[in-house]
Amino acid sequence: MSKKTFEELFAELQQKAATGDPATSRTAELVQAGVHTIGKKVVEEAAEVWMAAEYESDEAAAEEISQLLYHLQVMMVARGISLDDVYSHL
Ligand SMILES: N=c1c2ncn([C@@H]3O[C@H](COP(=O)(O)OP(=O)(O)OP(=O)(O)O)[C@@H](O)[C@H]3O)c2ncn1[C@@H]1O[C@H](COP(=O)(O)O)[C@@H](O)[C@H]1O
Repeated sequence: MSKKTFEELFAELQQKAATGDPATSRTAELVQAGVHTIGKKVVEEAAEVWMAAEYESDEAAAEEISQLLYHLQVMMVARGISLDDVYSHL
């Protein structure tokens, strides 16, 4: 199992968006596709979190939550929103 922090993933995604190849990097592909496509993924993953939390195992719910967090970070990168921009609202 790979393990990384929220901050480490965000730094990696910024790098992928800047220099990644959309043919091999999902992040580069999504950022190239744009906010509309990423927004649909955010909504889809949010629904999967809801369903997993109600009906599936802790592990399945955690996996869906990780995918939602990933797509939220991709949205932040696509919009040029930093971690501090978000943390300032927490
Ligand atoms: N953490 C993630 C991550 N979580 C989810 N996903 C993507 O989200 C998908 C899960 O959503 P779905 O089940 O809906 O997948 P799908 O049906 O194939 O998606 P669609 O193409 O149909 O939209 C996965 O198949 C991945 O493509 C992720 N893609 C990448 N990462 C990490 O991001 C980093 C950079 O990855 P790349 O940009 O691909 O190099 C690496 O550390 C990766 O581990």
